[in-house]
Amino acid sequence: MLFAVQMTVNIPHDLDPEVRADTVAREKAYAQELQRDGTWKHLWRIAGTYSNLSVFEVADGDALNDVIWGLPLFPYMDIEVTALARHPSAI
Ligand SMILES: O=C(O)C[C@H]1C=CC(=O)O1
Repeated sequence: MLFAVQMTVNIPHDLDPEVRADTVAREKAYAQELQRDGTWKHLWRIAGTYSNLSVFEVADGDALNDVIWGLPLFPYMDIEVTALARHPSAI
């Protein structure tokens, strides 16, 4: 199944800078691992924001939930999930 996911990051300004840097680095490694294995098919920055628009290919909603809960930045994110179906006019 394909899911479009919008993630908006809101890291508290008073978060320890070392914790922030470590969390962002772990997020990058996690995102790149999932892109390499084909799970995270698109990762786009929404211009001018600290948000991204992503497309994931996973078996089902439970698998997507596991991926999302595994995001190191998950505690600092607002997340919107949209299930995708094939458009009949798509070629
Ligand atoms: O920067 C973001 O949009 C948040 C997150 C998603 C991938 C990544 O490396 O960080």
